[in-house]
Amino acid sequence: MQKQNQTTDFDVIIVGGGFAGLTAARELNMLGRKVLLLEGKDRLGGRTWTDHRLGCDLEMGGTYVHWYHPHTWAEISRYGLEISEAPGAKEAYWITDGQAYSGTPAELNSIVKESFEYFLTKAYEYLPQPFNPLQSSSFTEMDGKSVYDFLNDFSFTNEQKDFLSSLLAIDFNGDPKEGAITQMFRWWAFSGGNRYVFADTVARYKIKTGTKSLVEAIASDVKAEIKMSAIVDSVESGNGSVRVTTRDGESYRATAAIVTAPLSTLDKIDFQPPLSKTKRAFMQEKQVAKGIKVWARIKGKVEPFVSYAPEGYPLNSVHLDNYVDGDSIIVGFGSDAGRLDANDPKAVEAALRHWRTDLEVIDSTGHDWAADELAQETWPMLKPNQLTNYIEEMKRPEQGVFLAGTTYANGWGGFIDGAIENAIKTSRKVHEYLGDCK
Ligand SMILES: Cc1cc2nc3c(=O)[nH]c(=O)nc-3n(C[C@H](O)[C@H](O)[C@H](O)COP(=O)(O)OP(=O)(O)OC[C@H]3O[C@@H](n4cnc5c(N)ncnc54)[C@H](O)[C@@H]3O)c2cc1C
Repeated sequence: MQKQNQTTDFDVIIVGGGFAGLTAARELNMLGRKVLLLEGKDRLGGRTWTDHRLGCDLEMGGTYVHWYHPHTWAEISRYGLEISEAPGAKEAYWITDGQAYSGTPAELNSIVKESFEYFLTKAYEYLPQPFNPLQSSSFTEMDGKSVYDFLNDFSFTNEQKDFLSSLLAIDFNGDPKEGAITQMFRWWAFSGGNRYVFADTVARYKIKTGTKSLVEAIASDVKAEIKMSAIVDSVESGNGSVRVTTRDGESYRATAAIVTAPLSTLDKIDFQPPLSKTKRAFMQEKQVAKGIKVWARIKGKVEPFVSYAPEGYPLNSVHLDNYVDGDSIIVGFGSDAGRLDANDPKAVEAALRHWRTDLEVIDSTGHDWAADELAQETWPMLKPNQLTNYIEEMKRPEQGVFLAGTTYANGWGGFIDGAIENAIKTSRKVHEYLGDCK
């Protein structure tokens, strides 16, 4: 039997309390709307999660920020947060033709320096306005190509091929063969077409007090009612209202709803009437990123290092993040969560042995986002044609039901920035919609 909740008079119900949901709640509050936010977990932040493990605060999910991420940076400025960075690498390890090599970062750089720039150099031609991707017809033509359709037109040395394979496996956090080359074009264009800026935007600067401090800052400006551990099972719309029902049988009614649940989880919510055929096709196809982020505490202080391995290895990159009480904290990324259990220190040590045998793993940890019922993916990376075929349609509301989240951003889709960008835009649209309904 379904319980009927007494408080049904909300303007908007927001499903999900990650960056998109919280930002939308704040914006709509500021516009004078009455908001209810339903979050399925017992914490806010979604795919960002600062947790105390291995003796220090670690980011289980989204971490790196940069002033080239305009929406995130605006929030960092607004709330006066500080930035920190990992120590610069002094050693580099890489794998070519199955063989491990080591040297300085400059040596690795001299081997691979042109490869990345070479194949991304034309990104600007396809994306003259990076935050307006569909404006260019050459971009939409290129959107049909997978990363490897495109890369196969170039000739690279084996070292360059293996290095590119590592970078692509890291960036897609999944199998790059499934990914659209336009995803790389976007990142490249957003980074001003500069390899060093590109690297910094995705892996250098962190919020000193953790992403949780930005989550808390935005949440403190949300005057809405927030219900935690409220997993939404169904969203029914019609006759000018939306009814949202949680797994524990509570129902809430509002004029509109914004669903910010990740793309890969949307098919678990019963939308009535069903969302459009095109939306459902995207929900079924899902996206590429199903990888793993691993943290390990290493005995003793090791020199700051970076390491790269091509697709097929359990970890495609590892670097030193920090020191704690005389030990080293390292972080790594692998493109397939099924290949490595982040919480098994022996397995993590074995994965590191592909590069080096001198690292003793005291403990390791991570969160399997791909197996997490309320995420089922890490940072979304699109497949060929998905941006062109689906993103605009996903933004089109149906009977007061709006979808929002990082996947649908015009700019840094897949990043915290994309979640904030898309939430700001969606909340304005909802505000206009509510105005029309009155
Ligand atoms: C391992 C990893 C590393 C990353 N690294 C970076 C990085 O360095 N920099 C960067 O900018 N970004 C990074 N990202 C991406 C970034 O974290 C996400 O893009 C961003 O947090 C997504 O925000 P969102 O609000 O769109 O979605 P989410 O954060 O996923 O929020 C959706 C919310 O909805 C809730 N939810 C889902 N289903 C339901 C339901 N049925 N009922 C109720 N609630 C529900 C979820 O619990 C969640 O809180 C990373 C992500 C991961 C996983």
